[in-house]
Amino acid sequence: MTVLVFGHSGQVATELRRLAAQRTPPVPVVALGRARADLMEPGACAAAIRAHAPCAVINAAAYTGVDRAEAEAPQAIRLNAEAPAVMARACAARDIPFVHISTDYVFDGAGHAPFAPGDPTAPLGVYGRSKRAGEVAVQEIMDTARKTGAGPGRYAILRSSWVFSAHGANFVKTMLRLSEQRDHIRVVADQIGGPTPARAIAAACLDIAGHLARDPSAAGLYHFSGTPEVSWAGFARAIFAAAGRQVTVEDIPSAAYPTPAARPLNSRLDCSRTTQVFGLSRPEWRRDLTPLLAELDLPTGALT
Ligand SMILES: NC(=O)C1=CN([C@@H]2O[C@H](COP(=O)(O)OP(=O)(O)OC[C@H]3O[C@@H](n4cnc5c(N)ncnc54)[C@H](OP(=O)(O)O)[C@@H]3O)[C@@H](O)[C@H]2O)C=CC1
Ligand SMILES: Cc1cn([C@H]2C[C@H](O)[C@@H](COP(=O)(O)OP(=O)(O)O[C@H]3O[C@@H](C)C(=O)[C@@H](O)[C@H]3O)O2)c(=O)[nH]c1=O
Ligand SMILES: [Mg+2]
Repeated sequence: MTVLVFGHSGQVATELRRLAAQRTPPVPVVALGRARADLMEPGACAAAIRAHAPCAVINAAAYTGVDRAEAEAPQAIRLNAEAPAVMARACAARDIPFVHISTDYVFDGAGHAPFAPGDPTAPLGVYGRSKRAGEVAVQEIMDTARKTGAGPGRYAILRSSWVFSAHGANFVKTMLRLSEQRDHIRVVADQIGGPTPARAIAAACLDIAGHLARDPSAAGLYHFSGTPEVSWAGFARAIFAAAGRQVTVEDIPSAAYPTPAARPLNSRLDCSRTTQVFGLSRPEWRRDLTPLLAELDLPTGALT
């Protein structure tokens, strides 16, 4: 039976398609980009779930423009909150496992301790608020299904952070592009988080969907981010080292890099529950840099 993925050309959706094809036996996947299911019309999601009758649904589609969202709140809310709610309702009614991806940006980033899934949220911007609204909607719908006996409410919300891959827009590709134009780049050093390969998120989503199909008691909110934690500046240095680029990275505070949306200073996620329940260990992001450069057809440096 088919796994239905919302999103087609995004970072995680692309890796889901690739990974599913590589599994033995291959996992049949239908991935719907916006041309085939426009999340701005959430009804399209329900129609797609009805039409494909999948064995699992993975939502890898979202409004991910953090700064742009500040000026486009209605669109961000439609994509990140209303569409996932419609998906959750359709899945709950048919007892289809539903995996939804969320973000570290639901937190305000106070303190230095890793955030656990149950910690209070306090998003700093529209993107984070819209993603949090999506989490709340999915949880309420699934909890109601369970309480009313309508179904077991098989769902997982997987919060990740700082996603990168060879596809789509991400910090790694931005840094590589900038290094073609400059030999000195200023990067914030006071925001700390776990860069996460999209490939690892895709693998986690497939594993979690399978687990939920067997065991609905695993339903809930989970964290999954790469290790070790690093600042954006430290991440930039690692990218340039892997690519053998002679670029100096200057550490700057967030205040020296003003953006429409504020970012959390502390994006550390406590992923221990994900390891306990699903046996998934945190991906070591450094390992993915060299294969990513190869995928982009770029030379690699001597340091990797
Ligand atoms: N990027 C990051 O750093 C992080 C991302 N996340 C979360 O991970 C998930 C995946 O993110 P990522 O892979 O980076 O996303 P991308 O920004 O790479 O891709 C966005 C995806 O959303 C789809 N999409 C956008 N608008 C619409 C629309 N109107 N209708 C239907 N589909 C639409 C795109 O469709 P199409 O295929 O047609 O282009 C694409 O597949 C999201 O939930 C995101 O919030 C969490 C933490 C960090
Ligand atoms: C390009 C650039 C960025 N920065 C800073 C800005 C910002 O604080 C940080 C990262 O910039 P980006 O715009 O790539 O990152 P951003 O879009 O905020 O990335 C976020 O995307 C969403 C979707 C998520 O869910 C988050 O987990 C996170 O990955 O680096 C610099 O300091 N110097 C630079 O030259
Ligand atoms: Mg961005």
